[in-house]
Amino acid sequence: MIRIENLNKSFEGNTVLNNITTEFQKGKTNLIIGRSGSGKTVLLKSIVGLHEIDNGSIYYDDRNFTTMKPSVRKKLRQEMGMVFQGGALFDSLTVAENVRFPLDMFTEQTPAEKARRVEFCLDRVNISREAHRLSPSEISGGMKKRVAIARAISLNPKYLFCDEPNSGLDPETSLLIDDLIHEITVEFNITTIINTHDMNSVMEIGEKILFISEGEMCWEGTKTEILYAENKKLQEFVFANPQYKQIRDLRREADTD
Ligand SMILES: Nc1ncnc2c1ncn2[C@@H]1O[C@H](COP(=O)(O)OP(=O)(O)OP(=O)(O)O)[C@@H](O)[C@H]1O
Repeated sequence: MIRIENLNKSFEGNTVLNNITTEFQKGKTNLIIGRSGSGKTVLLKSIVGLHEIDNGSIYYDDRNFTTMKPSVRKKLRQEMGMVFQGGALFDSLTVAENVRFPLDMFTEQTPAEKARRVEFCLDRVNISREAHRLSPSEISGGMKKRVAIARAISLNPKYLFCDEPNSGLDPETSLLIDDLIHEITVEFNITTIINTHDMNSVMEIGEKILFISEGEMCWEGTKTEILYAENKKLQEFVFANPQYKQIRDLRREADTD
């Protein structure tokens, strides 16, 4: 579980996040949504400690991340897996070496143990054995995301952060990646937080959705609650697209039958 209390963040006097208080549950896919520039990335980076916050608190389970000594923070970072936009894989390494990288950096495992863990993670995300030897530049966008997820889970994280995991993917591949992130979250009981623009993700895996508007928390709820939400800003954002408005209306009708 990750809990945020009264978080504020500004850059040179410009407030970007204003008094955010929320909680992200373990074993659930928690989504942060909002317009471009609303503060999603700054929030995610603040949670993982890539931005220092102005004030407020961030708790990882019962551990106060904000007041933690740098050495303790560094250790906690090893419990975090991250899937960045674009995958952030090294083209100079093979797919398998990319997944082994965190194990080389942070563990004392033997080469055989590392090889077993790499195979487990790549098998888990359905990357074929033949692809283990390829470079990330030789595989598709969807496969790159899978490899990035495999690398993110290599250290068996308690917390998983994904910044726009579907960017650049076609809708079908996006659904597969969403399903994979959701399955892994449940299977390994991870607290997962995902920044997304993708309304398909909201409708499919939004077990908790936090909607931010201009740096303020505007609404939170589940993928079912969003269908009935009265919040005007949220409705304008999510249901501006006629396709989603139609889905909402159909689901509402089905619920009343
Ligand atoms: N390092 C920084 N210095 C100054 N301002 C910043 C910095 N990073 C972000 N901002 C500002 O914070 C605001 C929120 O940006 P952020 O990247 O969090 O938006 P976002 O919701 O993630 O947008 P997008 O969906 O386009 O990625 C923007 O106005 C941005 O210009």
